[in-house]
Amino acid sequence: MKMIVDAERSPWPRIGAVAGKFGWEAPATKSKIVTKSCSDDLAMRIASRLLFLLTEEIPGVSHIFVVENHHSDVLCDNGVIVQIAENIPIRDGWEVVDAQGMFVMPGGIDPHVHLDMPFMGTHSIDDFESGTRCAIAGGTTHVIDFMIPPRTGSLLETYRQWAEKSQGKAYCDYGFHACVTAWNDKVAKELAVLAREHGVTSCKHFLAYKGSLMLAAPEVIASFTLCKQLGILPMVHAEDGEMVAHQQRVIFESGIHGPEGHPLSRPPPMEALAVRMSTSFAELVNCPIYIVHNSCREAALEIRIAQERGVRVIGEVIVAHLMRDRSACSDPDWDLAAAHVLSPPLRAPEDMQALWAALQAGTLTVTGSDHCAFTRAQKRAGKEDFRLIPNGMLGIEERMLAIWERGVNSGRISREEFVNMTSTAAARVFNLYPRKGAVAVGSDADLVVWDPALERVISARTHQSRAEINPLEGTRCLGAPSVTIVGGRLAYHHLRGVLARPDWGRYVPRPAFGSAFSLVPRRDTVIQEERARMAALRA
Ligand SMILES: NC(=O)NCCC(=O)O
Ligand SMILES: [Zn+2]
Ligand SMILES: [Zn+2]
Repeated sequence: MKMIVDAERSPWPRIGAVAGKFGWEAPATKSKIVTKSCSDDLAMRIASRLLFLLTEEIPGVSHIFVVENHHSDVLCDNGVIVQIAENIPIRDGWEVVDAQGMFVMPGGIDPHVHLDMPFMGTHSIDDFESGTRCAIAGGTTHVIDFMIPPRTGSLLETYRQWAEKSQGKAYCDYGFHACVTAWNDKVAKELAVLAREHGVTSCKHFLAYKGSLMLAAPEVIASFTLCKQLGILPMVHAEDGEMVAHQQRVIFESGIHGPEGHPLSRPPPMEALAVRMSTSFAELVNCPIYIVHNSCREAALEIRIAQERGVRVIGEVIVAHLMRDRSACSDPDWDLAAAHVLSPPLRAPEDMQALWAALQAGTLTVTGSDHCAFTRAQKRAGKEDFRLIPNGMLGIEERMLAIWERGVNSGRISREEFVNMTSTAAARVFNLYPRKGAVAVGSDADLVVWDPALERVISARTHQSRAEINPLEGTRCLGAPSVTIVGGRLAYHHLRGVLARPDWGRYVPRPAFGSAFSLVPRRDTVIQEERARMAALRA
């Protein structure tokens, strides 16, 4: 079936990662000159190396080119974009989506979700089915979920479980991050198999959650070292677990037992310290690093400092920390307060401002949801003790709506930056680009037709999540997905609801050595040369 997204008469520019199109074409032409006498095989490799250089992510620099007033049709066939041109003649049997007055963008990529995740004695309530329904209703067409093994468990067994949980149950494409929750030879071997055979090329390390997921410093360094060899992007949940455990006791023993104790027990310095530690490990090993869910000014500052030292730090921010402050944890309604318990916790209003500023400045470049929803009953496990409230807040469906409303409509970020921070940046960082994150010929036909005039009010009455409470209840968003297209098929329509089936989503393996690794070999050489110089001085 062919689908055409028709923006022919649109007064709006077609925005999106048009850079993807130029990115392919420019280096390919150049590389042909460079490699005239080489075999085709070598020419291909050089072409892709040049592409790397041209599309490299540099914090603070936007790579999105906008073709202003460009009115184009986008023709999708067999799940991919096959033509972008003006006035493509429409043939019988083609399905036409009228995008007049709207923006055609690459579907959102949410690189941080927890679906059916075993955690704190229970499982998060949204699984691949309801979680990816949330995704497409919110304009997101790709999610990356964290496979969390038990401390003594096998990474490969966990992969098999995740494959079973997701296969035939996802409304949009998806991938997995590994998680290292213990360090030994078996874990190291399995990490290599995950990367080489299953395309799992990113891996999270927890500095928090003492007694369950937390790793010690030498384990983190050992894992980073292997990740570097394998081209796996190391990720970190940066909170100092020892300090958190201490402060939780202090707050609980002071008589504070409710959800308001949660933010009090994990203040910003604990996060900043862990960010400093993680970026220092990355500098030591000379590998890139991705810090998930940065929640406060101090964490963003630490990232900036490391970036200025030359460490390739990619900073993520999640919708909860951009939209809500810690006062929500003191709500007199216990259930509502508990729905806002996540880690790192909600912060002061000034921290929210600082996170927006860090996004504007390019210190933080990727947005996720950290979707990890629980029911009222699940959260009530911590009724007498905030330390037992399952940590997590929803956000897959709300992420793009909220960022458009508070970011674009408020004048904080441009529409092009919106596309970058909700889709293209994640595609680049997690080596999905330009298959994902781009409106370009050859890219997957995962698109969102965004209507800037469509109003949506976030509510638990209408959301796709199984959670009974939506912490963003009542938020009015001007600008919403009119249509979401998954693999060239109409997956969601704002009036008709979810139209996709739960077997449309496919697992997408990701190659190792994404663009974040581009500087690693050269820097290794520079480090070696510096060491040799120092040694020579002594000799
Ligand atoms: N963020 C959170 O509170 N729950 C999900 C697990 C994690 O990302 O730390
Ligand atoms: Zn985390
Ligand atoms: Zn998370």
